[in-house]
Amino acid sequence: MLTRIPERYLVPLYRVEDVRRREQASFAQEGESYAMMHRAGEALYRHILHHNASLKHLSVVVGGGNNGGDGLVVAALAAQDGIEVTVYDCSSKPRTGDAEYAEKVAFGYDTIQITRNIEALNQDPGQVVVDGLLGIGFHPPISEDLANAIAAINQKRAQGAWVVSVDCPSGLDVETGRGALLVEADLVVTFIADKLGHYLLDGAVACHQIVMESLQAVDLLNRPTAYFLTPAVLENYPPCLRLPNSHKGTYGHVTVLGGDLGFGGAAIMASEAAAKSGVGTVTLMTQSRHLSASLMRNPNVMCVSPEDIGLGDTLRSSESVLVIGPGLGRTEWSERNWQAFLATEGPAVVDADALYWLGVYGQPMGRPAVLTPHPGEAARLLQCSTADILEDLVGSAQQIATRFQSVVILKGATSVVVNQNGDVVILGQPCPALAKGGSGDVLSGMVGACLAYYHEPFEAAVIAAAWHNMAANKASLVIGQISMQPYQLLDYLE
Ligand SMILES: NC(=O)C1=CN([C@@H]2O[C@H](COP(=O)(O)OP(=O)(O)OC[C@H]3O[C@@H](n4cnc5c(N)ncnc54)[C@H](OP(=O)(O)O)[C@@H]3O)[C@@H](O)[C@H]2O)[C@@H](O)CC1
Ligand SMILES: Nc1ncnc2c1ncn2[C@@H]1O[C@H](COP(=O)(O)OP(=O)(O)O)[C@@H](O)[C@H]1O
Ligand SMILES: [K+]
Repeated sequence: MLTRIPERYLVPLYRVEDVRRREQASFAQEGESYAMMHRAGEALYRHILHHNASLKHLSVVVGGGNNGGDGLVVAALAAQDGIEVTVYDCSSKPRTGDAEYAEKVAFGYDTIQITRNIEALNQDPGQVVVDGLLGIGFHPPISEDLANAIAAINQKRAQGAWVVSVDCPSGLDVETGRGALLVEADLVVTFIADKLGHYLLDGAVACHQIVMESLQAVDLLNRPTAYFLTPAVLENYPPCLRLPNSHKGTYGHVTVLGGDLGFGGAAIMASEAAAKSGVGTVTLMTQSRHLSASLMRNPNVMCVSPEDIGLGDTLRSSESVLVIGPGLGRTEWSERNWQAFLATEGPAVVDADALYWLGVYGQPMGRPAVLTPHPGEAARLLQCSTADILEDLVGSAQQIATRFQSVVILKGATSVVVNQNGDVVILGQPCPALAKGGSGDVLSGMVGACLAYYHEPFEAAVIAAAWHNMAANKASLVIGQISMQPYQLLDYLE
């Protein structure tokens, strides 16, 4: 899929319907379903012991479905080993099927304490909590009882307990990644396949570590909905690989066009980002009053105003990359520059206000291109609400890619990168230091640089967005989440 990135760095992610289909096929092949629940409990218990070698007491919080059933299998396995177990039973009606059987086995151990009083979790001597309230059967909105149970688990964690979630953090919608109130999990042991929602929005924040246990499920070999990019891959894919026997022409040319009155910094940061990502030569085209600021800050960046030189003349070859949008604005000047852009050819990165003009003009890109909308910009491009975008990040990004015939980076705490073929890569770890104006401008310059070096827009977009996130996480550890400025991440690109 990604021409150069080996599949071992890509975690396949699936939607719930694929997981259910695989589950059902496995039950049919095995002729029963409880065996799989038992394997789920065994796998969980193994991970709990791995992280907590001297486990003495286990608190198991369970709901009424099969997710709770898995939790009850763990409770029984721990009791068998002589570990003190308290089960907090939050079911609202009698269990059925496999969960009922798991309950019968667990409740057969008279050493297991059973209570329906979730408030008591606070005083529980155990420092390891199993979250088996809700799995993939959760459908929002959450009931008050279960909301209280989730809050109790989170409170226990805030006091130092280690929380493992069964299959997914309770309260998470594993399709969308949304969760108004959800468990924050130190570890998620997920079953049969990795789920999309663990890597998006609230899910990406709530899951500190995820391991997948396939439970010997039938392999249906269907195409994953998306892949998560593991950051380790970046060791082999720098923004550009410096070769000893190279010259500036080896690393291409980027022109950044933007910076209307009041927004000069955006274009300056984008050009600085391109330069610091290793591009051979960078040109900034901006309002003439911003030129001296750029020269003072980055004398290596050539800078001109579009009133002095035509855009086509700054593009050094058909391979020159044009980054349009940072601080471009929505004035007559902006529109004139957008029109000048339309008259050029060659690879492009379309960001910020250029996405506004793209929406107004509405035509497909007609050139190799990467669009970098945040959810608000994506909503404008698709003429829907931001809430609609958040309901389906992957589908929204794909719609934009199809409509405008381009690669799309839909930005967020984790970002979704798609191409016109339906390939989807999710990447990044939440980094609140980036939640500041300027972060997107830095990204657009980096994408321009990677496009100049890697040429293939999907690959360039993935590598640039992943480096942007990883460097920001590194920088924020040193500088701090509050004071780190977006351009400072550029000093952490190697
Ligand atoms: N052998 C097997 O079957 C295997 C199963 N596996 C495991 O099963 C899990 C899926 O189990 P599941 O389908 O039973 O759904 P689950 O996530 O427990 O939720 C349903 C329960 O939650 C309740 N509920 C839902 N929404 C609610 C709300 N808003 N507010 C309040 N309550 C709400 C719902 O109540 P109801 O809607 O029926 O009133 C019902 O009681 C999966 O994640 C994995 O852990 C795997 O180990 C593989 C083997
Ligand atoms: N909490 C966060 N965690 C990780 N990345 C973030 C977070 N908030 C913002 N970002 C990243 O910062 C950038 C913000 O871009 P954008 O919203 O266009 O900002 P601006 O145009 O103001 O610079 C995106 O790359 C996004 O992925
Ligand atoms: K759970």
